[in-house]
Amino acid sequence: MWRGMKVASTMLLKMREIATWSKGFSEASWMLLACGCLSLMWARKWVRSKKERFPQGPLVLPIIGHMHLLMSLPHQALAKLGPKYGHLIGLKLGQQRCVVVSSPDLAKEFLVTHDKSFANRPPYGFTSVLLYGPENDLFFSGYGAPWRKHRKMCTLELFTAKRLQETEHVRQEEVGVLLQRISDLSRGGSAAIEVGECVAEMSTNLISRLLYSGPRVTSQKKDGENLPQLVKEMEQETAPFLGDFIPWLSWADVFRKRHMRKLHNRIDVVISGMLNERKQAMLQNSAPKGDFLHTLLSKEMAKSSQEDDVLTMNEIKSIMLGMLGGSIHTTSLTLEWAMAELLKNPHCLAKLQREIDTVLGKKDQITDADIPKLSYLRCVMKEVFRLHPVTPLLIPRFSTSECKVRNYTIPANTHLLMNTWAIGRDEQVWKNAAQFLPERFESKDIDVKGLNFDLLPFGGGRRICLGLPLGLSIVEVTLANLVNKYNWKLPVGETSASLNMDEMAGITANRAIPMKAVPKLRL
Ligand code: HEM
Repeated sequence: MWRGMKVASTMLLKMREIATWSKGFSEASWMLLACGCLSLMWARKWVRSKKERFPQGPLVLPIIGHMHLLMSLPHQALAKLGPKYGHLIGLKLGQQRCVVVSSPDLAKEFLVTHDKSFANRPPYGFTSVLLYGPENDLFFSGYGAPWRKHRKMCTLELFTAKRLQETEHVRQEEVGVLLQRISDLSRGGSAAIEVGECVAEMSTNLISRLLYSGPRVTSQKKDGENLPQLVKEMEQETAPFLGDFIPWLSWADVFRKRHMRKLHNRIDVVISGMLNERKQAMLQNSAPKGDFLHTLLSKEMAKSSQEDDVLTMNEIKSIMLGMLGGSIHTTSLTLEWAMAELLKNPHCLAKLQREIDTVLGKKDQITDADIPKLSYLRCVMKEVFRLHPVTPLLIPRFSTSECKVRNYTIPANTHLLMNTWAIGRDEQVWKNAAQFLPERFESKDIDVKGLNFDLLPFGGGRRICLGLPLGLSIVEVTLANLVNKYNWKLPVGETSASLNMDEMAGITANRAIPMKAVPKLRL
C-alpha cells in the first residue's frame, strides 16, 4: 500500500513536470489520469492474488494457527466452520498448511483428479520413534516404491476373495465364541453386557488368529504382555508431535519421545520373539500354514533375487502391526455404533430380524454366503457408516505437487483432511441427515467401496482401506448373528430417547459412554 502511494506520488510529480510544458491539460485531468493508473495497478495485483489464493479459514492464532480446532472433536469443530467458509477450508496448523474438504464433489476432485499428488501421508515424526520407520509402515509411508510393494503384496496374497473364503471358518468360529460368551455374561437374559467390550474381544481374537494364529485372549486373562494389548497402547500414542507443526517447539516432545521409545522396545521384544519362534518352526516344518505371517515370512526366507518379492524382518513387523492396529478397533467400534443405533431405533432392529427370519428361516449361524440375500442388513450397515465413520477425517494425506482446485492454488506439502463425518450429516447431501433411516439406501445404488463420494467410511483413491473386504465381511456377518441369536433391550432405566450417542474426544469416533444392553436368546 505504502509502496503504491509512493509510486503514485512520484508519478504525480512527473506528471506535473510534464504539465508545465503541456498546456492542453488541466490540473484535475492529470489527477484523474494518476488515479486511473493507480487503480489499474491495484486491480492487476488483486487479480493475481485471486488467482493464487489459498482457501479461506477462520482467524489464525499466533504460533499455533488453527491447531486448537483439532483438540477435542476435530471433525465436529471443522464441520461447524462449513456455513461460514464453505466446503473447502484453508487452515494453518502451526507452520503447516492444511485443507479440509467436506463435500462429495470436492472429495471426488481430491480423490480422483488429484489423487496422485495427495496419495502421501504427512511425514510425522512418531513413525521413526514408535514404528519401524516411515518407509516400512502401511499407513504412514509416502507414496513410493516401498508402499507400492507392501500394498501389492498384501492385496494379491492376503486380501483375495479366495483367501477370504479359505479363512471363513475362523470368522465363523470366533462369532460362535462371541455368541456363547454373550449368553454366559447375560446370565440367561437377566444382566446387561458391555457390547463394545465383547465385540472388541471377538475382533482381537479373530484378527490375531488370521494374522499369526495367535492364542485367544480374554479381558480377564492378563498374564504378561501380549501383542494386541501392546497394539492398543500403540494406537493411543499414534499422534503427531508438536514439532511436526512448529519445529522450534520440538523440545517439548522430548518426554513423549522417550515414552514412545520405551513402548516401541516393549513391542519389539514381543514381536521379534514371535517372528523368531515362527521362523524356527517353519524350518522344522512344524508351523501353522494358513495365516498371514506364514505368507510374509516365506518372502523373507525365500531370499528371492527379485527386489519386489523380498521382505525384511522390519518390514514384516511393520505390516503385522499396521494390520493389527488398522483392524481391531475399526471393526469393533463400527459394531458398537451399529448396536447403539438399532437399540435407539427398535423398529429397525425388528425389521432386520424379520428380514433374517423370512429370508433364512431359523438359521443357527449366519455365514458370508447369506449376506448378499439380506438387503436390509446392508442398508443398516451403510446407514451406520454414514453417521459413524470410525475415522471421521480419514487418515491425513499430504501433497507432493501444486494443484489447482476450483480457483484455488493448493501448494505442495499441504495436509488434507477429508471430513466424511460432515459429508454424512450434510442436509444438502442427505435428506433428514440427522435421522437413522436405513430405508434411504433401498432406492439408492450406493456402496462403500470408495466410488460414491457421499459415503466414504473406508476412504478412497490409492490409499483406500487395504482391509476393506475383510473389514466389511466381519462387521456384516457379526451384526447379522448378534441380532439373529438375541433380542436386545436397553438396561432398566434407559430408554431409546435417553440413550446417549455422544462421541468421546479423539481422532477415532469412540462412544463417550460404552454401550450396554440386555440380550435375550431368540433361537
Ligand atoms: C470396519 C472396518 C474398517 C474401517 C471402517 C476402515 C477404515 C479405514 C480408513 C478410513 C482408512 C484410510 C483411507 C484413506 O486414507 O483414504 C483405512 C486405511 C487402512 N486400513 Fe482400514 N478400515 C477397516 C478395517 C480394516 C482391516 C480389517 C484392515 C486389515 C486387516 C485394515 C487395514 C488398513 C490399512 C493397512 C490402511 C492403510 C492403507 C494405506 O494407507 O495405503 N482396515 N481404513
